[in-house]
Amino acid sequence: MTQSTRKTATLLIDCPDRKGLVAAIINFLVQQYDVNILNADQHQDAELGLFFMRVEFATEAAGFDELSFRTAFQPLAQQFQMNWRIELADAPQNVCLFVSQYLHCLADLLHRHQTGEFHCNLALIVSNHESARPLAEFHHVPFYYLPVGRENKQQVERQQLALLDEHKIDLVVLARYMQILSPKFVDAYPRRIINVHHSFLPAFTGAKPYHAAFARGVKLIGATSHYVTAELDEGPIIEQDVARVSQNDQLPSLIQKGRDLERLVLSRAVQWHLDHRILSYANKTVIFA
Ligand SMILES: Nc1nc2c(c(=O)[nH]1)N[C@@H](CN(C=O)c1ccc(C(=O)N[C@@H](CCC(=O)O)C(=O)O)cc1)CN2
Repeated sequence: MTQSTRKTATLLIDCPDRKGLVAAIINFLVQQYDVNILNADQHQDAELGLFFMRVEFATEAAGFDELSFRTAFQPLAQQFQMNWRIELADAPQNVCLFVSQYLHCLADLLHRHQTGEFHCNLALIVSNHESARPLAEFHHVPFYYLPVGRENKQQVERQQLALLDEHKIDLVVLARYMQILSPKFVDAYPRRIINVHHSFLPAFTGAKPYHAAFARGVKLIGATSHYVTAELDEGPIIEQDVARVSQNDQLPSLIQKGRDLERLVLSRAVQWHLDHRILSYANKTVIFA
């Protein structure tokens, strides 16, 4: 397959489970587009009777594009009551990073992008604090300082949404952004806002989970990345990790250990989202990592 006309794409499907689904999907791809299957993975949720599949493929078929694929695949999708999407690998996603006063996750994401780990366009950084400006300038990413207070929260969100629209943002990443987003904001980017919460959810929701965990005398701390929904810290979990703590850990060392976890779980979530490895359903996710 010559590189010039070769296109790669990812097909993501969920539908009621039944026999013959894998064969029907693969046969369609081979017969319609003479594909080379690069990666295929599937999962069944026995309790809900659901089937999930992710197929990464390459094709040299003339006229292969998103619209022609949608038209051709729709009859099969209808036959099996599929929810599905096709993601072409040609255009990098536009990503906006939101941050408040703690910069460790932002710094990690910027470094991973700079070293080529993230294949995306880091279009802008938005913050309600000035502290991230030097880091944004070092990485040559446009920085917008929009201070938020109770009295101007709605107006600031309008400005934020206008910036996201102007930059044609595909994904918003809350890298320790400490403002609760309104339902209006969240509805504008369904399953396209990723947050890192600094606890092992559902434990210790809210603004100060490390303080609550320390007061509780936990022996494990955690971090969770999740899609953002209107319900605070309730969105579909994407990744979690934990670390041991003991009576020798006062609050500062507990927070420091937690920061390493936050960086890990957030970067995994961003990478998996950019690679179209996450399927979300019933407030859960299937991760094809
Ligand atoms: N709609 C949602 N917005 C946000 C979510 C979410 O799940 N749904 N996650 C938070 C992040 N977060 C914990 O991870 C969090 C951030 C902020 C607060 C909070 O109480 N903020 C106060 C202001 C605090 C301050 O000014 O320092 C507030 O917004 O009134 C709780 C949890 C990001 N947004």
